[in-house]
Amino acid sequence: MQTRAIPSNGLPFRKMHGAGNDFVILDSRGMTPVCTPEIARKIGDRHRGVGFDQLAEIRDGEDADIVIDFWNSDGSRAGACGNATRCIAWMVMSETGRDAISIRTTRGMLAGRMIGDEVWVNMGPPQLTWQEVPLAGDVDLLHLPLDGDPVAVGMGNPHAVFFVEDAEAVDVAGRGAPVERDPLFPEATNVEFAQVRGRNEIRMRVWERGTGITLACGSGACATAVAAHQRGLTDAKVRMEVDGGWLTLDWREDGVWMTGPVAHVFDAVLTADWLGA
Ligand SMILES: N[C@@H](CCC[C@H](N)C(=O)O)C(=O)O
Repeated sequence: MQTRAIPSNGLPFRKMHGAGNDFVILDSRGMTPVCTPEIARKIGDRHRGVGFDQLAEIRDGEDADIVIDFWNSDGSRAGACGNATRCIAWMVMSETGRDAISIRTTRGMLAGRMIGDEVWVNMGPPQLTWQEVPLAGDVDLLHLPLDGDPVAVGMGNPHAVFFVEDAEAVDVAGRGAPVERDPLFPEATNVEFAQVRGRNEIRMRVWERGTGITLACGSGACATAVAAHQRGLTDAKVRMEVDGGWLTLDWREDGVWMTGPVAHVFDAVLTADWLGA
């Protein structure tokens, strides 16, 4: 993708989080995008930069109100980011006074709505074939051939969901990092550890591809709700406690709807000097 140069007066950004999953948002509406893997890594450094779980860059859409591109802090691209999608939907709806918008991501066309203080996003239907996730071969997605018997679900990005007795007791990094890079996942994977508390409640902790442990992962929450329902453990609608708060997931015919809180943390400008422009 063609990118524009960093402006000499710096690069404005917004910091937001959704249930503790934190984002830097670059607004390139009306402009050529600016983000590259190097810029994502530089801003994503929590010691020398700003730090984020994902960077999201907004562009104008031809067939949607906005287009969003997602980046992980290691400079890789993320195919989906549910919590950043909710944050940006809130931002655009607050600007325009509208209570519904359309959003295009590499995941496809998504819809966002305001429900009181919370934002509701349709993350689209889950991907339930090995080619879509993607996996390295034709295996049983409901019982992957890995220790711990995980379920594979695609939400525009790959997820491996492990059901555990006690999510608090899981060594998320110790177990998540090796699964992220397992050869079964040719594009690597996000890894969720889910404890089913009842037909309508799950406790979930996550290891994100390209980022590591985060306080929440929206697409991971969707994938976990789908995996639990497919295994017959929960109803189609569940509340989910993640490390940073609560999300509600509702798997309907037209997709997985996710509701949860968003927070606008601050707006600031990255200096051109620091960015090396
Ligand atoms: N935090 C996100 C998901 C992030 C994407 C992931 N790290 C990937 O590479 O797929 C969310 O809220 O969905």
